[in-house]
Amino acid sequence: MVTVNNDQIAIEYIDGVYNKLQQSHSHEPEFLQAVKEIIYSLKPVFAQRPEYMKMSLLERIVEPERVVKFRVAWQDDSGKVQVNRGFRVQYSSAIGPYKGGLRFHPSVNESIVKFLGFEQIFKNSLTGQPIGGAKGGSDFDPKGKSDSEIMRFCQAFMTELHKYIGPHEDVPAGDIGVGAREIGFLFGQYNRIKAAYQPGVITGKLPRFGGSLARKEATGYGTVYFVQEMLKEINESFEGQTVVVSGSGNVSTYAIEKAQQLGATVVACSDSNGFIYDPQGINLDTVKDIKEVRAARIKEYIDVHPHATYTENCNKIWTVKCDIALPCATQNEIDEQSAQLLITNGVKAIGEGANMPSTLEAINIYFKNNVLFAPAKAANAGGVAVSALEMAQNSMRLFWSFEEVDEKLQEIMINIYNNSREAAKEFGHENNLLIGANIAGFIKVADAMIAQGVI
Ligand SMILES: NC(=O)C1=CN([C@@H]2O[C@H](COP(=O)(O)OP(=O)(O)OC[C@H]3O[C@@H](n4cnc5c(N)ncnc54)[C@H](OP(=O)(O)O)[C@@H]3O)[C@@H](O)[C@H]2O)C=CC1
Ligand SMILES: N=C(CCC(=O)O)C(=O)O
Repeated sequence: MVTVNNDQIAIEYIDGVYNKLQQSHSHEPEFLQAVKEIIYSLKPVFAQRPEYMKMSLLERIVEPERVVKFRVAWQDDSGKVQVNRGFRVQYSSAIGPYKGGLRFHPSVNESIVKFLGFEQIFKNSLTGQPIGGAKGGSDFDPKGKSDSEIMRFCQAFMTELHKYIGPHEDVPAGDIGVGAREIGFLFGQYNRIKAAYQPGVITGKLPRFGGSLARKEATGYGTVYFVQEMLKEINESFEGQTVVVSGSGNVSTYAIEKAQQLGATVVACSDSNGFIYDPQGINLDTVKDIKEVRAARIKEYIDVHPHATYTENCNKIWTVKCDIALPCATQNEIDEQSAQLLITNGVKAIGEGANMPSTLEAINIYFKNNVLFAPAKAANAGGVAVSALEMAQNSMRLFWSFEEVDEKLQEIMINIYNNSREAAKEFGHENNLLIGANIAGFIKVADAMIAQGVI
């Protein structure tokens, strides 16, 4: 008699779920990519815990609890009526209220918000905070819009979204294209509609009206803290390392800041048009002035620092030789070819500040070449972790100092690193932080789903 072992049963179970999803969601490639990366790494869990298969956990968790799609009509400065699409994917509330960012970018569609929301479930679980997974946004493009247009769009967007969110229901925050300005307009409209000041309904607020100190820095700092822990395994640190950070937005800016504080030389960063290379080290004050103050193009950096160079095509940033690469811009920005180039140029570590910045093929190249790899859902969890700390401060009507929040952030990132390493070792994939993070994040949610019945 042929005995089919547990591993075989587990892989057949995962194949069954994924093949069915592929048939019904072939038009959602980013969502399928995120699901594939996670669920196949859970094979050892299903092999060891058949009860999860019996309770159809995978079939349930890949299906969002709710997807809300809505029209957003608003008027631009010329009086023309504009129409955009709005989304909120409320993926899982097994371990807490829905929690996740809002992305305003022309590429936003249901596939994008579902990939982000699915990743968010396990990222939020890894933080140890009581927060479920969600994501939302719109295909609205903030670029080139006046403050008044952005305000009117945010008010129109929140007029619809407010029906589905709340401090105990669903708490949005920022992501690409949604910074403190947009959060302020969204928050103001919500409070106007509710006729009440409800600071816990959204995070990333300015500190002057309930935001947490260190939230702006949290994702970028947290990514560097996580990579720092990883480097300790090879008796290295950021000191003296050459670093490339893609993007020049919120995550990138503060990843650069923390890497520089730890003694690294950050030689390149980018925006969606191209990248700058400064062998003397990026002048972060100039980048902040260009991006945070003037919302201009990174190309203007070379006007201030003529020894630096600017190259059109942001993806070429990965041709720059570095010890540590921190992709902090957007999904799938490092493909197989760029990954191979990084390896050829001697990269030691990759730390994902963005969500899903490496393709599955690129990740395979990292593992084949034994490069230290800090996966996004673990490495960039600092932002949502401090969002949860903002929720805690709001509900207790307390206001912690920057140092208090930063200390909690460092502790959370070290815990995520240790829990991911321990899970990887326990389930037979020692040193594979991708598998470890997925397993550690999943088990907590899975056990909560089992305890709460078939819902
Ligand atoms: N904000 C947060 O709290 C967290 C964000 N993240 C993730 O980090 C990444 C960056 O987010 P964040 O810093 O908040 O966003 P920002 O809008 O502040 O910055 C995004 C940066 O990436 C660039 N960019 C955006 N889209 C593309 C693209 N398609 N190709 C190349 N470059 C692009 C932007 O360039 P340009 O200015 O030209 O548009 C900008 O420099 C995203 O993947 C996000 O999901 C992860 C965890 C937390
Ligand atoms: N955009 C974020 C932050 C989400 C949050 O702070 O709720 C992310 O974790 O991807």
